[in-house]
Formats: sequence, C-alpha cells, structure tokens
Amino acid sequence: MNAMLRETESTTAPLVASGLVHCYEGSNALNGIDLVLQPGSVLGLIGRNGAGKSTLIRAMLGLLQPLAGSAYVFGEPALKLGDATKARIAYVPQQPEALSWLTAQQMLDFVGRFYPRWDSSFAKHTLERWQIQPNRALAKLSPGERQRVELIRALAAQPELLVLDEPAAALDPVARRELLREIALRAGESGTTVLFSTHIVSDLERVASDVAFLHQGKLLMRCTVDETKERYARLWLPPQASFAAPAQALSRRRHDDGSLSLVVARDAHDQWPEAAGLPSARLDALGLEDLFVEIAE
Ligand SMILES: Nc1ncnc2c1ncn2[C@@H]1O[C@H](COP(=O)(O)OP(=O)(O)OP(=O)(O)O)[C@@H](O)[C@H]1O
Repeated sequence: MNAMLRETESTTAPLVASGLVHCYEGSNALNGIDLVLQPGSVLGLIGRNGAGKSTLIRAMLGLLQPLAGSAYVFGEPALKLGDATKARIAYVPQQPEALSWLTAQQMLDFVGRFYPRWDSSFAKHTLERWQIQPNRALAKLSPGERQRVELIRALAAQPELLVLDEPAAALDPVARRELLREIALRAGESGTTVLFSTHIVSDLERVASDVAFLHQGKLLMRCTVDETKERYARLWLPPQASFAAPAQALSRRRHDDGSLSLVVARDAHDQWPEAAGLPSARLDALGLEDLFVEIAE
C-alpha cells in the first residue's frame, strides 16, 4: 500500500489493515494483509475454513495483537481504541459466549447503556418478531437463537461500523433473509459500513457491494461484486497451446488430456492475457461461486 495513501486512509476510513501478519504456533494465519473499508461499503469476506477470516477480523478490531502490521478503526490504532470509538462499532463473533448467564432481555438492557444511539424499541420488537423468549438465559438458547440475540444487540446499537463474523452460520433460511434485508437497509438508509465473513456466496451477492477473497492467509482478490464478472475469467488452452499460458494466474489446472484451465484477470490496461487471443483458446465468464471454487480448490 502506498505510504501517503495509507496515511490518509488510516485517518478517515472506518477500517484499515496494513501489512497484518499473524501466526499461531508457528503456522501462518495472516500473510501481510492490506485492506481498506470505505465508508458506507458492505464488504463480504469470503474464504474456505481456516483461511484466516476470523483472525483478520479480530486483528482489524484490535481484539488480537498481530505479529506485524497495524490496524485502524476510524483513524484510531485498533489496539488502543477509546470508549467513544468503541461505541461506534458493533461486532458479532462467530460463537458468541459473553454474558451467557443473563437472560436475553437483561443482556440487551445492560449492553444498551454503553451505546449512545441504542434503539430499545428495535431490540424489544425484534426479540418478539424473531420469537426469542426474553426471560430465558442466553446459555439455554439454541445456537441460532443465541446468534439472533447477538445480531439484535449489534443492530440496536445503530453502529457506524457493523462487523459480523459468519452471521448466518446458525440461522435458518428465513432468519438469514431477514438479516440480509436488515444489513441492506442499514447500509442503504443510514450509510452503515458493514464487514461480514461468510461461506455463502449467494448471501454475498445479495447484499455486498465489495468482495475480498482470503485464501491461506493471503488476500487473493478485492474488488466490487459487479467487477468480478468483468475482471476475472476462466481461460482454457488446448494441449498444443498450453505453452502460451500466462505466468500470472489465480489458479492453474492441467487436465488429463494436457489442456490447461486457468483463472486469469485483466491487467492494469484492462487487457486479458495474450494467450486469450489465440484462435484455439477459450475464455469463459465465471460466476462468483465458480470463481471461488476454482481459486480455492
Ligand atoms: N487460537 C488458535 N490457536 C491455534 N491456531 C489457531 C487459533 N485460531 C485459529 N487458528 C488457526 O489459524 C487458521 C485461521 O483460522 P481462522 O479461524 O481465522 O479461519 P476462518 O477463515 O475464520 O475459518 P472458518 O471459516 O472455519 O471459521 C486456521 O488454520 C486455524 O486452525
């Protein structure tokens, strides 16, 4: 990332990661991630199990100290966030466990005190609408119900930055649709910036403006959802043309007959690799799901 750009963005963007590196027990979970979230964008972070999504989210929010690199939230170093900045963020972890001895209502009442824009009427009505018993201990709720209470907490806070780590994992399809609608509404009407991780490509297509693809701790792709179809494609080369395969490709697979399939991207001048112009070559458009499967396989 350009140094001047980094300086400007780190003071204005809701979320900035710069050269984040992290290891667990000697194995790399993040390999130098640069990522900027623009205000009002909805970024879907996608990647296979173990790709590093939760680690990246936690490092970006200052919940984990990376081995190298830095993160900023609304211009403040993520590891030293003040209360005022914390009140602008709502984060739902993948497996919420905090305050599980309280009932849903008690937890919402307690947490609401820390958020200046807390919408208690939204919290009350959404508990009813999502059929959650307000007086049941959180520990006794099903994982899906527990996740819904956490989502209510995050949304009732009316945050400027909403960060959801696999929010749909335990939700049924109806609840998932409702959540996506709510995210789209918040982004569209209030300009809320949203970062969410997911495995569900259709959710991402439905609500995200931008997509980032994390693979083995590296950010392989970052663009708008619309751009993916125009910028990436599958290039097929027959055996006799495989010598012309470009050196740069997001994935490369040789078939038994000697032909090659590659996922390629347009270059800085918007051009496909030269081999795509060969008469025997074939360039196929890729949907988001196919693109991820091809790259991650
Ligand atoms: N506390 C930990 N101790 C050791 N290794 C860990 C720890 N947390 C994560 N890892 C490892 O780091 C890598 C990245 O994990 P992370 O949870 O960030 O991935 P993820 O993309 O969120 O995965 P999933 O989609 O399954 O939730 C994985 O290989 C995981 O096993």
